[in-house]
Amino acid sequence: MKAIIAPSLLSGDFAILAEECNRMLDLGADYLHMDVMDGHFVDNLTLGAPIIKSLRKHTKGFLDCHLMVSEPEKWVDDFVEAGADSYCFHFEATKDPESIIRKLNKTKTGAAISIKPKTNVEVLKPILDNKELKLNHILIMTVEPGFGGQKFMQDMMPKVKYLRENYPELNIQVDGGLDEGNVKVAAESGANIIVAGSSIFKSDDPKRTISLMRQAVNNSQ
Ligand SMILES: O=C(CO)[C@H](O)[C@H](O)COP(=O)(O)O
Repeated sequence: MKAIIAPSLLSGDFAILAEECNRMLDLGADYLHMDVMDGHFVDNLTLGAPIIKSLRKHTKGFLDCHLMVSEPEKWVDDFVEAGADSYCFHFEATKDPESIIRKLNKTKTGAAISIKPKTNVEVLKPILDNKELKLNHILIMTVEPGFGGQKFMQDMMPKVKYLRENYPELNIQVDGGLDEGNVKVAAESGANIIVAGSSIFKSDDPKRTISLMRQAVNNSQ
């Protein structure tokens, strides 16, 4: 699977978000990971559709939005209109994940689903086995969602392995605590989309960090 490195803008400077996005693209990023938090599904508040809509005008990068919001179905239309490339919502946040995917699949916007650390990966099986539902990726959280700078949970790797073994063509994203060291275990478990905030933004050489993450995914295949 193609290596996709996705800096999390949560660690960037929100006052110059567009510049931060374009800086990351210049450094080699494939996706721009935008963390949308509503202060309800998670205990933190970040940004919403109006900011994504403004940002869209200032970057050509792939906007990969991670919706950490309750009842994402309420926001899908606004977010589609905002113009990001893919929206990832949480399985735990909605009673009807399939209808959100169907709605997104009627647009040009990618759909994705995430699960929190305590959620069993097999809950995703009916969705993944339904050939009518198109997914850009599955996101396995490797920290409790809400904040950057937490410790990578290596015990999430069996979920990644399960997905890679059962769905060889699936893009598998991991997010939370990823750095130059632990990216190897994530990649060897089968992850090919690496989200990293602190380790890229705080790196002395972010270009090198992105490149090492890409190498780890490429070397694992
Ligand atoms: O979704 C997130 C938090 O909920 C962030 O994307 C994630 O934590 C990335 O930050 P870091 O690499 O610093 O852990």
